[in-house]
Amino acid sequence: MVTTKTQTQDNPIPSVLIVGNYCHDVLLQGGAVVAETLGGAASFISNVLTGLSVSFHLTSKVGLDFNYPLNHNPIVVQTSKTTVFHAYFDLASSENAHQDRVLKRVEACDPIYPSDLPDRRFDFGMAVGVGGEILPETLEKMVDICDVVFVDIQALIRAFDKNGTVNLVGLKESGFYHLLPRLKFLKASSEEALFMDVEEVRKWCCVVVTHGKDGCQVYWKDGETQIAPFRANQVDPTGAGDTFLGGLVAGLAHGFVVPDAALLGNFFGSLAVAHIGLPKFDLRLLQRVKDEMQRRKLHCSCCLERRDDGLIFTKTSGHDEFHASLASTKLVSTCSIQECQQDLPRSPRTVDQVILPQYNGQPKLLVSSVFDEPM
Ligand SMILES: Nc1ncnc2c1ncn2[C@@H]1O[C@H](COP(=O)(O)OP(=O)(O)O)[C@@H](O)[C@H]1O
Ligand SMILES: O=P([O-])([O-])O[C@@H]1[C@@H](O)[C@H](O)[C@@H](O)[C@H](O)[C@@H]1O
Repeated sequence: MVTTKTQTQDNPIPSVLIVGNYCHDVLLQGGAVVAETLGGAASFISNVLTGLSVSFHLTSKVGLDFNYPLNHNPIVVQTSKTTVFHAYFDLASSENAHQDRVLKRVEACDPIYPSDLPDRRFDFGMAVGVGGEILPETLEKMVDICDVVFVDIQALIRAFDKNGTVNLVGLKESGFYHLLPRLKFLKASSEEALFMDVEEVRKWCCVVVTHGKDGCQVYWKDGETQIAPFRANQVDPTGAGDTFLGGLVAGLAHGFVVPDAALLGNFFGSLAVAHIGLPKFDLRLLQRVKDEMQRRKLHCSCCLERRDDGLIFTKTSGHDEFHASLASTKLVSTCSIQECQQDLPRSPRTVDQVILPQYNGQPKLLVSSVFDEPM
């Protein structure tokens, strides 16, 4: 268990604060809109935490035009529109083979200010902005009120040109660099990792680099480890990194060592890419995952010596078996595309016959029902 200052016997699951705006995502291909979905890292992450019974507080802003009913109500800003991203799946340049889409922010909701954050402490804080809404002073307040802070680098290094096209700036130039020693985890995709010096950053906080279908790599001060992927039938890469982070944090909240939590991240990332937009997880699948997590916890509870901060970075015995057991839970997943479209927008477009490129550049035809492939 990652034991933190505010954790008690009665409340063994850490309290989690998620900070980042919800958004409306519009997926385009060949000049046509192929889907409109709820987006924003906050939505993908809260989807996983809810699925794995980790409760959280969410600070997120939207405008009056926000299109989706949600359990965790965002702050509605009367004078601002909801953040909107257009994702162009056929504009990614051939020189930039690791880029699977070109993103444009076409509306930007208000930033999240320190005063928007709750006046209480949390065990875990997640800074997961998508449209530049997290300010350095907001992250500073997060590290003040949260014991362990996780950051998605996309919240820090995105810059938007006059058309709203997302460009990335070096982490050193981002205005957030001075806060790195106060973070515990920084997550980046392989494309984003090019904008930081992993060797330098890992001296301060754990760096997790995701590699699409190839899983992820975890770097800490004095070691690194590769975490194996799960196979998936990719139809839309949107939200894979966010859903990965949700799985990683849910795993740590449940007391897993870092490699097992990252495995859960890979598992949920592989579920996300098999759906367009926000996946609605099959309840039987979730139950089986929870059962496997319980079994893994029992296996690990007797054999671990934790660091002072409760984190263990090296793989423990049974890690590969945990991978195999998670992979086998996918055998029960039979949800259809229709079931997987949660909270459809008021005027949904058809999602049939959409082709969105895979991370490795191999296009995949979207069929009307999706079955994840077991390993
Ligand atoms: N095609 C895929 N097959 C299996 N797992 C995938 C695939 N694409 C992504 N994932 C999972 O999701 C994680 C995040 O995906 P990645 O593409 O690296 O991030 P991002 O969405 O931020 O670009 C990966 O580390 C992996 O675990
Ligand atoms: O695909 P991913 O990198 O994990 O995360 C995505 C963001 O990059 C994007 O800005 C947002 O519109 C999507 O809803 C999603 O949050």
